[in-house]
Amino acid sequence: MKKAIQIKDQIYWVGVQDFNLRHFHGSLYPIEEGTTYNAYLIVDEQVTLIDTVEEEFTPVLLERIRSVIGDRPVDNIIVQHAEPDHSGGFEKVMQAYPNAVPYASNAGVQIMMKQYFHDYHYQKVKTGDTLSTGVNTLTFVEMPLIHWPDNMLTYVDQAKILFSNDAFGQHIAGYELFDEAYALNFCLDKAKEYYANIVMPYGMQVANKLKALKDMNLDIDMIAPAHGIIWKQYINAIWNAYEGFASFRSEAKAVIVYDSVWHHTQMMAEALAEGLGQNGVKVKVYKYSETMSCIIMKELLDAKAIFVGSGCYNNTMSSEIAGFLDRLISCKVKGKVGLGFGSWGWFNQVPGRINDKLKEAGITLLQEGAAITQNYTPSESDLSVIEAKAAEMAETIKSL
Ligand SMILES: Cc1cc2nc3c(=O)[nH]c(=O)nc-3n(C[C@H](O)[C@H](O)[C@H](O)COP(=O)(O)O)c2cc1C
Repeated sequence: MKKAIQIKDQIYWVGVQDFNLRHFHGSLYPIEEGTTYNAYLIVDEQVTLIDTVEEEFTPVLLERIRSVIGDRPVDNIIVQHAEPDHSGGFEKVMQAYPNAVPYASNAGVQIMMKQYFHDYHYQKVKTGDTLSTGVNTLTFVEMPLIHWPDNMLTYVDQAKILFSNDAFGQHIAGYELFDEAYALNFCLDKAKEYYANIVMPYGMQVANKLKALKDMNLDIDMIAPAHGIIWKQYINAIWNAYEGFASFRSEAKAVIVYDSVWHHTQMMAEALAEGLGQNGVKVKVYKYSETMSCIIMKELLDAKAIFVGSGCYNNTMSSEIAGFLDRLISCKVKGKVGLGFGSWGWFNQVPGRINDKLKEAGITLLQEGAAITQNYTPSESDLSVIEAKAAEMAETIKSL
């Protein structure tokens, strides 16, 4: 039997672990060890459910709810986010508790109607609106575009818990619900990966919301997101990390991403790495087609420089690199420099096109935009030239 786990007086975790999930949000975000869909139950004079779970797991959610309240009904359902990993179970929960009142942001109601086609007499709430459930008062705070238009979070004053939905989430799946079960760096790394893959394009909204929340002077004992562990011991650290993520706080690090059939572009990538790495820039080198893209996105977040390379194939770059560059454009990165590179046979246009895409992504080109190109196989002396250029660029990167 699936049981709830109490996290504070009157407050229970009633979510599910999806241990087998390997692709979060389709192919966008490959993950290693599954995730959780966290739903929470506040058992007060009224019973309130915060979020639901992916539809297929709804029976587990209902079982955990009943393990606490038995035959008592759920009175309120807070729909913090309409995306199906949080709202997929909503209709089945409404069938189980037909008198429950659902609360959502204005945008949330619109999206729920578009997805489930039925008006459940939603109560629209906006920032500052409250709901008293007895001893506890819930305060709603909209956080549009972190990462959909409808996201909101809920602060419960009595329990001092910020139910943060997708903000502060990470993919850690287990029965140890609190951060203290894991090392700080592990938790921050997982949160960084989640932010980089899901939230990165919305840095401005995150920075503004963090400031607004600070101005509210909330007394916070726990931050309970919709995925992964609940922050308790490491609240200051994750808050500070989020401020860094949102402002693209970076270090003297270069991410080199490439694709290569006959290893020529790979040899160039390795020469770049040598010149940068030997001159004080931390380097991360990835052959895109053989790397989980989530790792590249994570490393990119706090890198000062990005180098993107591809051989030329039928007059164009590798389709994986083209896809990566389009994703980079969507990320609205700030304060980064970069350069394209690659090997070609009879059409030397690909590295220049990579540069165009990098510019479109808001990245300032190094070396006055002169992409590094190579006709077929780089010789030892070609590689030395690339290393020397990389050494020069290392100085620029370190000076930023
Ligand atoms: C399937 C295929 C198609 C190619 N098409 C072109 C082309 O259209 N224009 C060109 O300049 N070179 C073309 N080449 C040659 C490569 O660009 C060249 O071999 C380059 O050195 C490959 O770099 P890599 O080893 O990093 O993949 C092609 C190579 C392959 C494998």
